[in-house]
Amino acid sequence: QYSTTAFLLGPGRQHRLASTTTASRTVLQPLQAESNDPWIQALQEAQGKSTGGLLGLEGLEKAGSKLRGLKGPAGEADKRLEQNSALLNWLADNGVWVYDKSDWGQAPHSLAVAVDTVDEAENERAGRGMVANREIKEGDELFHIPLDLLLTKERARTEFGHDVITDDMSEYIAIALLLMGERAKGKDSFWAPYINVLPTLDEVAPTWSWPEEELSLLEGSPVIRSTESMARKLEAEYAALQQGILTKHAALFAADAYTFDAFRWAFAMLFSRAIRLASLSDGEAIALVPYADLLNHNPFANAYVDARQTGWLKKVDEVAVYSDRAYKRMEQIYISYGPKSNADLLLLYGFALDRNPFNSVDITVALDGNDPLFPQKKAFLDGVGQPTTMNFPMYNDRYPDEALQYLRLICLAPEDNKAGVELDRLEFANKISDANELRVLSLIQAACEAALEGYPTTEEQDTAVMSDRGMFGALTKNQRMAVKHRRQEKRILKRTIAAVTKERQRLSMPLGI
Ligand SMILES: C[S@@+](CC[C@H](N)C(=O)[O-])C[C@H]1O[C@@H](n2cnc3c(N)ncnc32)[C@H](O)[C@@H]1O
Repeated sequence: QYSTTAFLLGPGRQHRLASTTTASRTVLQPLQAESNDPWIQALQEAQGKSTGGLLGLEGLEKAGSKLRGLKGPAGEADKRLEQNSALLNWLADNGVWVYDKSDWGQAPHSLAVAVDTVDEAENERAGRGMVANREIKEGDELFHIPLDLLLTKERARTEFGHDVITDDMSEYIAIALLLMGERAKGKDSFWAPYINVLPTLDEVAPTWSWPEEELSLLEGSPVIRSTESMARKLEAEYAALQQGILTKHAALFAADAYTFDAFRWAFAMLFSRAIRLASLSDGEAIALVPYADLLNHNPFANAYVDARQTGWLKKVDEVAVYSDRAYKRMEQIYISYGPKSNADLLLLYGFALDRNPFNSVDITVALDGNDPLFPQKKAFLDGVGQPTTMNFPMYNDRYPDEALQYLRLICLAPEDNKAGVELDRLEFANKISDANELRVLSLIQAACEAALEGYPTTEEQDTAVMSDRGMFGALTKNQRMAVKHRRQEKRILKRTIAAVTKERQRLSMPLGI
């Protein structure tokens, strides 16, 4: 099947030829019932009427338990399977190796698209996801995607022209315009099979889309502030578009395709699935990467999505994903969306995790206007380009060094600097004096206590809601996320208070004891 030329063109090119020369619409194989493994049997039941032997996996549960039957009306499950099928056929037609068989220089594709997954550790549904359909070794290439499948600012420019997609337009706005336009084209869009698997705004449910009643469950959390600011920013950006290019180029932008609702949906897609490709040969770019964006997040995963260059005679960029560890068949494959706090996850992706090593709560600290050293401190802060009020994240097991440095300055008293040394000659990276350090610790404690008082419920009350499985299960997903999130924030604040209390005691002890 392969000409020598194809072979000489190198692996990237070869793969593309492979998929176009061998593409047939139904080559994706179902998992074989080679055993009485209940997972495999349930999987086959779940495949239902799926066309082309594509996989429709219902969520992953604890090892050994069966796959759950597809939820919801049967029609809905079939529809999602058909959408998966159409997506995979589209990928195959466009040069992505999604075949469950090997070929010259090409290992069989090792993934299946699950129509609905469950985050096992959190017991929450996570929408579509990717599952290993064979054993995967650490470092295996999971798939690679040609750049011409991506939605980027560059593609928006091809669609709308340089006059509309100007150099100074943000990549997010450009891709949002492209996405809204392609969605409005329906089945005539090149990306239709991709757009059909994208969730709705309510399915993603970033906090900026929550109704007021649900948002009120987050009272006390700093995420309310970022949510409100995001909602305002989206409104302002849309208003600016309306007054600008949507009106100026009304012939290009049909009013019913570029509504505020469509804009909010497009931004929910961008925030929750766009990827910053850092290693493109022309510099970095933001992109929606079909297929790669079906991978769910696990903060403990080390895999990520990026571009790479292939080809021998001519270098070609493509997006590739490798496994970060070995996976057993039927395990869900995760990537990391980055070291994100629950507040960020809620704001951008619509979920919060109980087990999140990157979780943090921002506390606010400010220079006191009545501080006798206010003028010097303010001048110093101005000089280093820092404001007189700052937010710092408190983590489960640490607070950042920057917070300590800032607070050592804020808490500096005249007696800490009897020699009257210029502030810019003081070394804030190190303890200035025990007394200063004690004031710093007290300030952190006070800020955490004030933050805790801002929540209308206690951690114990939140735990009681979560432990009552009936009550917790009866809440909406957003409500459950809100309770989970505020409880974790309170836990961090309490742990921080405990840690600074211990440190204060240590510092107050006379030497030698
Ligand atoms: C890049 S997409 C991943 C594919 C997505 N599940 C889908 O159905 O298209 C990101 C979205 O997936 C969901 N998601 C990803 N990881 C999750 C997790 N660990 N728990 C809950 N939801 C998750 C969230 O809705 C998030 O906004």
